[in-house]
Parts: sequence; C-alpha cells; structure tokens
Amino acid sequence: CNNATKCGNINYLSQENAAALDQDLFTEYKFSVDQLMELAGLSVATAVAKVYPSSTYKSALVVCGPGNNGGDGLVAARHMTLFGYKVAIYYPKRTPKPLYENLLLQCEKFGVTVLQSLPPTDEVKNEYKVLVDALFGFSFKPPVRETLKPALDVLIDSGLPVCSVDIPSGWDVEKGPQSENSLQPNLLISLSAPKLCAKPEILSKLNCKHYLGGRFLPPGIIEKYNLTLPPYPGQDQVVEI
Ligand SMILES: NC(=O)C1=CN([C@@H]2O[C@H](COP(=O)(O)OP(=O)(O)OC[C@H]3O[C@@H](n4cnc5c(N)ncnc54)[C@H](O)[C@@H]3O)[C@@H](O)[C@H]2O)[C@@H](O)CC1
Ligand SMILES: [K+]
Repeated sequence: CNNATKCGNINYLSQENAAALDQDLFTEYKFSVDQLMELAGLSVATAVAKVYPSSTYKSALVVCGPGNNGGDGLVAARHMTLFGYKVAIYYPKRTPKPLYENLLLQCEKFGVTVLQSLPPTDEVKNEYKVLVDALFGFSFKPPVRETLKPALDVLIDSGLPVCSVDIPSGWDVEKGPQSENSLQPNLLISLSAPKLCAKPEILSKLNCKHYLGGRFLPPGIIEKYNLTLPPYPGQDQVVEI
C-alpha cells in the first residue's frame, strides 16, 4: 500500500518532536521564519477558501495569538483578502518584533480591519461568517492564561464555523480536548505534519474536517522523523486527510 491517506498509516508528531522539527528547519536547513510562515499562512487561507468559500462566507474574523501561530494567522488574513473575503483580525497580545509588526502593517495595507477590542459574541455572530483560530499552536501549555481567555471564549461560543491553524487552541497538543467546554473546530489545517491531537479518533468525534498544509518539508526531515504523509495533489498547497 503506497497511499498514506487510504491506508490510514499517517503518523503524528509529539509536541517535543514538533518543536525539534521546527528548530531543524531553521538551524540545519537555514529557512527564515518569514519564509515558512508565508507558506503556512497561504495554505491556511487556501484550505479555508476550499471549505468555506468567500462567495458564501464573505466576512471572516482571524483571531491571532502572540507567537508564530498568530503570525500564520496574519499571513492567512492577507491572502484571504486576495481570495475575496472581507477580513478583520483581533490581535490582543502583540509581540514587539519586526516580523509581526511588518505582517500587521501588510494586513492594514491590504484592507484588513484591525479590531481594537473584542466585540460581544452576539455582534461577532452577526458580523462574520467564519472564524480563523490562530491563537495558539504547538507550543501551547495549558491552562490558558486569563488575558487571552476572552479571545479563546469567542472562538468557543460564537457558533460560527471555526478553522483552527495547526492546533485547535486550548487543546493539549498530544491528548486533544481536555474538557466538554473545549474548542470544537469545524476545520483543522495541520502544518508540515499533523500532531498527536489530530488523530482521526479525536477529530471524527467532532466532525472536524482535516487538511494538511505547509508544503515545505525537505526529504531529510521526512526521513529523520520517519514521517508518512499523504501526497499533495499536483501543485496544491493543501491536501485533505
Ligand atoms: N515548523 C513548522 O511547521 C512551522 C510552524 N509554524 C507555526 O508556529 C507555531 C508554533 O509557534 P510558537 O512556537 O511561536 O508558539 P505558539 O504560537 O504555539 O504559542 C506561543 C505563544 O503562546 C503563549 N502561550 C503558551 N501557552 C499559553 C497559555 N497557557 N496561555 C496564554 N498564552 C500562552 C506563549 O507565551 C507564546 O507567546 C505552529 O503551531 C505553527 O502554527 C509556522 O509559522 C511556520 C512553520
Ligand atoms: K490555533
């Protein structure tokens, strides 16, 4: 059997290996963060547009966190404007680094609305058709700190479709949702390789669609981490798992 998707033999990264793989890309392969973030964010926007097309889901809110997951969200927001969405971002905890400052400026220049405060959940529900969860990725350690809890709560409570970037925010990266009140995304876009919380037995209970994106892994990394991943069709940036 040589089709990883059909044969169900995709393998899943631990939190430790996800971080180690990330480090290898920067130190051994000399990628810059911006390079990979651009591809990651583009694949997020692509998967969102496939599942929730802008013709129907016209306005989107992207909730961005303080780390690289939030950076992926800023890139995705920019690409989503090019895909026809009216996009707003909520980015409550900003890390003062040129990487994020430049991505935010680019968002503004592409017409993304930057919300200064979080609207009440009812207003979010009326204003937007789809949410992108770029709050926390594979470096998240529970429990969520108080300052970012409102941002997570709107993703949990709005009732709108939620597309999670790499990890559904608030989940244990390996064990998945830890309570009944955890976020229940409708779409997960795993980046580079899925982590343990994205196993089918966890996602199928939530009826969550699953795409893989971040098509940038060198063959040496696939070999080192013994990864079996589904083949991307043609030149596509994402593949449904
Ligand atoms: N290797 C890869 O495949 C790539 C990964 N990228 C993205 O990078 C992400 C990982 O980024 P980072 O390592 O910067 O980390 P994250 O973005 O996962 O989160 C780290 C931030 O969240 C905060 N945080 C952690 N736990 C918290 C808690 N309990 N309450 C409140 N705040 C908390 C930390 O203080 C830190 O600011 C991935 O999930 C992915 O989205 C992409 O940008 C590029 C390539
Ligand atoms: K996320």
